Amino acid sequence: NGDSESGDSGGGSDKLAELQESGTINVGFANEPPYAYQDSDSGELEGAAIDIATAVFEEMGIENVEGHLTDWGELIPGVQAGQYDVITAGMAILPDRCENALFAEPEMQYGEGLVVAAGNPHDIHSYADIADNPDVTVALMEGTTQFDFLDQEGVDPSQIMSVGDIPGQLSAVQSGNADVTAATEATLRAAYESLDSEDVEIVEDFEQPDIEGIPSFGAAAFNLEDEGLREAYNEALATLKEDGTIDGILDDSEGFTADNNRVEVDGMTTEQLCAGE
Ligand SMILES: CC1=N[C@H](C(=O)O)[C@@H](O)CN1
Repeated sequence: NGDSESGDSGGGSDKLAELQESGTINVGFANEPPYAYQDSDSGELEGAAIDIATAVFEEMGIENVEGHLTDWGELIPGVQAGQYDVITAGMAILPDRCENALFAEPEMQYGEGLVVAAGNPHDIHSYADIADNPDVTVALMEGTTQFDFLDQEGVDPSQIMSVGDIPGQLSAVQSGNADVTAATEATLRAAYESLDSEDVEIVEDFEQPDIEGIPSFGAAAFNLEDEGLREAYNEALATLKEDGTIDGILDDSEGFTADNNRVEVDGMTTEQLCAGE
């Protein structure tokens, strides 16, 4: 609808002024290393999406980042309801999400992965292998891109078990309630390492599916009314892309490699991604 596009830039600017005045930005995230999480020992907000947002807001004159932990599936409803100002979770820009949140420009790109029981008893190496075996159950985190990806690959909805968070995905496989779990590769590597269990393994020869939405492009996402705030964020983000700050953050972040997480490589824009191009 045209209203939020054209009519609210004034409101967005007021919001920016308010935030600069208060010096605090409230960010919504789901616990998902290495994108955004709260360190269990220090209580600090960590992760590439948090670090990028922190640098961008600092560039905008907002120094204090306050985290609001929520389930992944509640992130967009939460920003719509005004529970926080922005989602900083490395959320993929998708056409249907663009109708419910205002995405800034891409900050990172990422691909997919799978975790199975040790020894890979069902011989699963791709999404297609899940579709080909109706006895296989796959655990997914509520609200994630993986529902759409598996659907595109022909996985039957009856094979899918929905869980609320990443630890739930791995424990579903560990306990045998699910045969496999799908998430971003970086997510699964981090979760696998922290689980430190011999019951499960990463599918090392997983092939990235050649379907719409892969690779994913992750970005900060604002309330639909905060157009001015998003524009200010994009401007500051562009400055930090140009001066190498964003590259430096991704280089320093565990789980992101120079090869596969450079948005400049593809030059995709949010406008294109929201239009499904
Ligand atoms: C960083 C991340 N991206 C995907 C998504 O955007 O739905 C999901 O895999 C959840 N986590």
